Amino acid sequence: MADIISLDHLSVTFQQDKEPAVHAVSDVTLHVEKGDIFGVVGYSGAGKSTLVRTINLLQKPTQGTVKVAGKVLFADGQQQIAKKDLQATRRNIGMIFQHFNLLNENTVQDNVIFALKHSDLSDDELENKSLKLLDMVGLKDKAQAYPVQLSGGEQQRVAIARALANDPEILISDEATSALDPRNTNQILDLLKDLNNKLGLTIVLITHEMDAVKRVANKIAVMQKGQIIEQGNLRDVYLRPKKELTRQFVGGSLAAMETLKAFNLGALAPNEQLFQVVFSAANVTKSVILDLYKQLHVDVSMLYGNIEVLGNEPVGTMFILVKGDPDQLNQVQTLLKGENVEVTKIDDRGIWND
Ligand SMILES: Nc1ncnc2c1ncn2[C@@H]1O[C@H](COP(=O)(O)OP(=O)(O)OP(=O)(O)O)[C@@H](O)[C@H]1O
Repeated sequence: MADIISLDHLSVTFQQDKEPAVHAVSDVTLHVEKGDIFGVVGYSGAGKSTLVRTINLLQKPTQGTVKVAGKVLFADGQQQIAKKDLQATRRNIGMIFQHFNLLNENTVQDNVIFALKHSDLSDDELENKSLKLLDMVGLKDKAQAYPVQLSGGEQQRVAIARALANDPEILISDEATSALDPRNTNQILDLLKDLNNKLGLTIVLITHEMDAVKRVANKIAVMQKGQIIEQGNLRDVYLRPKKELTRQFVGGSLAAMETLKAFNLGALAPNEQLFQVVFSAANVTKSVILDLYKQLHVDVSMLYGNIEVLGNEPVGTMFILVKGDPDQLNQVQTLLKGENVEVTKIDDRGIWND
């Protein structure tokens, strides 16, 4: 798939007189493909909001290139498109926020219509379009209610309907579930996933909650001190985090790490080898351990096993200790790879080395 958002070598520095410069974003390169749900995670102050605000030039970069839907918006230190074109591009990028930002004195329906005020739709068309959008987020029957009469989750649904009013290709969600309880959080995330499927909507999801990313994203970038320290497919980064901060976010794998720490790698005998085995629990139904035993006649003990749901896919992770002669150990990876299982040798250089 082609990139719909390309940020290349992007930096944002805030300089207020006499204060030291704040390098909110430093040399970040991030490419989002059409149809991605791209999670950007990091602690508060990491630079996530500043980074995504450059996508529609709400924040002008200090350096770097911003390209959205085939148009270069910013390069060589300056804006590259006319003001009018920038407005059109901004309409192609919906945004939702933690605090919904609804107009409390307007009805739900008028909040949605507000986003269409520049359009040349007739009153009837505005009425129909706004109801269609509210229907899409499951709130058609609340069209005449006021935001204060709605729950947090419902208010965020209105904000989503409003963000989609101009039929954008991209939706930026900046901590949109951070103020919601777990049930509402999951419902909003599922709605975003649904919109991604049905409309092909590309979503950039900024959050400090790894669970949100795990539930819906296919790609992830981890930010720390203005930099992206790790990025890639969710499954790869989640299951084999390379940086310490990523490991902290990937809480699910921490149990595995702790288990392995307790196991003294230095004490492995010459005829022993540790492997990390990762597989789609939906596709791989036979026992990997039994198969190794039957086909290679090696001894296999499982040190850790777990199944996580990533996106919609149940993904199994195991750490297995295999005992055999060098020839047998060499065949373990070949055999498992042939069975659609990803296998990584773990040696005394470290658990997470590929
Ligand atoms: N307009 C500004 N002027 C000066 N400094 C700023 C400005 N906006 C952001 N910063 C600083 O840039 C850094 C990154 O902030 P940013 O809001 O992008 O982080 P974040 O990861 O989104 O955190 P949070 O989730 O708390 O919003 C912080 O140190 C922040 O104080």
